[in-house]
Amino acid sequence: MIKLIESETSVNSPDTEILISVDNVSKKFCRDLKQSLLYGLQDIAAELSGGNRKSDTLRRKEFWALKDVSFQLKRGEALGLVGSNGAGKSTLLRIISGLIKPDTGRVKVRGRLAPLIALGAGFNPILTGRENIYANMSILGLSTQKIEERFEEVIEFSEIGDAIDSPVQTYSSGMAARLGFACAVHIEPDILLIDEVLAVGDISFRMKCYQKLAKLRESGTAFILVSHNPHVILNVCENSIYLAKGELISSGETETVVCQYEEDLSLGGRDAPPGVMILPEKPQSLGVDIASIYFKDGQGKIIEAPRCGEPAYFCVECQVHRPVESANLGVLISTLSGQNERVLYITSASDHETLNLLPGRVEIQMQMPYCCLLPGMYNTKIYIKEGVCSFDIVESYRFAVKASKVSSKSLFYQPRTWNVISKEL
Ligand SMILES: Nc1ncnc2c1ncn2[C@@H]1O[C@H](COP(=O)(O)OP(=O)(O)OP(=O)(O)O)[C@@H](O)[C@H]1O
Repeated sequence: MIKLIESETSVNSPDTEILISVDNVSKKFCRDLKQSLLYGLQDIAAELSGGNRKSDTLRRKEFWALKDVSFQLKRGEALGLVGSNGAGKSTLLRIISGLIKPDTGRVKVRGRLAPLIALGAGFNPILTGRENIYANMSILGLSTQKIEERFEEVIEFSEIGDAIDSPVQTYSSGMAARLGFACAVHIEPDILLIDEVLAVGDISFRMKCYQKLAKLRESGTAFILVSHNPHVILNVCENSIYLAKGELISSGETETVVCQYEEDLSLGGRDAPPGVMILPEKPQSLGVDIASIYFKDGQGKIIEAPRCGEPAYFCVECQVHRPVESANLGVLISTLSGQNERVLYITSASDHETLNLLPGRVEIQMQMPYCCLLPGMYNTKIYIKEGVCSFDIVESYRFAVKASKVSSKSLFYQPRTWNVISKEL
């Protein structure tokens, strides 16, 4: 579970703030096991005979799991890693942690690294939790005295209770994850690699983990967090990278990167009709997940785009996992072209509406007697929360507003009716 990268892999950069530097890393795999073993033997033979193995070309049945990926991680930085299944996220973390070698490119790591990249990996299943804590922390170079000093804290943090003296093979996946996380954070690493392992804990434990991560960051720990849930990444990481089919599609501010990821996901949603955004199911729900977003016309029929000046319903379909008495839906609409100006910010709470959500599938409708937006393209950020507890966020629902008879070349649409009143003189 935890591995200390010694100083031979240290970054020789004058910028000591860079803890990880990944330069043009590529990794190929072979889907055929027999073929893969044969290639393995050929590569060993080539290395022993001093020959050059062709690392940069694909052989039969091979594919690139990672292709020319480069990025850096700085001290105290929280970097999100997003991408759909098979994008290469775990492969990248395994390369950084030294578990596998890249075929081309270089990875340099500076400082103590704690990879939390597989549930329970690194624990000896027949040893008790207590024995495993000692084993893991001493592999990381902590003296027996230091382990003893932190031992009670690790047990308390993991909330394992009496099970600490039972063999780890009797633990549930959630218990193993808790113990793994507790060990990793209590060695005070320079870098933490977290691959979805937080997905298995319950909500309160996850919150505790995020609080602990925030504290570690204050003291300089950097981490890379992999999650299929953009909401988690948005809350925790200011910068992110997005991988698709092994290639780095974008990197930078999390909001921008997540926008692109979500956009690609919704474009890839096979059954999504135009104007409808369907979100993938989340492996780690915080209670309410946004499932899809769309507009309906005044008759309740799903439409590709609302028309300026005509009635419409803005609909957010949610999967509700537990009853929520007063949910607050926020809708922030910006123009897509030009300056991305905010044109409308609506929340159900500011309208004094308490949305009562019962478990199951629900459709939250915001009824618009008239769509006041002018014809054009818009980007919408939608969130759902209760008080300060945030359930889900979608950064980039894009939609068009179509022109209609009532729209004009004005800055906004004014709903109106006309009358002529006869006056008696
Ligand atoms: N040892 C291996 N041998 C062959 N193929 C592999 C091996 N490890 C990973 N792959 C393949 O490499 C690709 C990238 O896998 P990886 O596990 O890195 O994806 P991921 O982004 O972590 O996916 P997920 O979100 O589902 O965990 C996938 O197509 C996977 O099947």
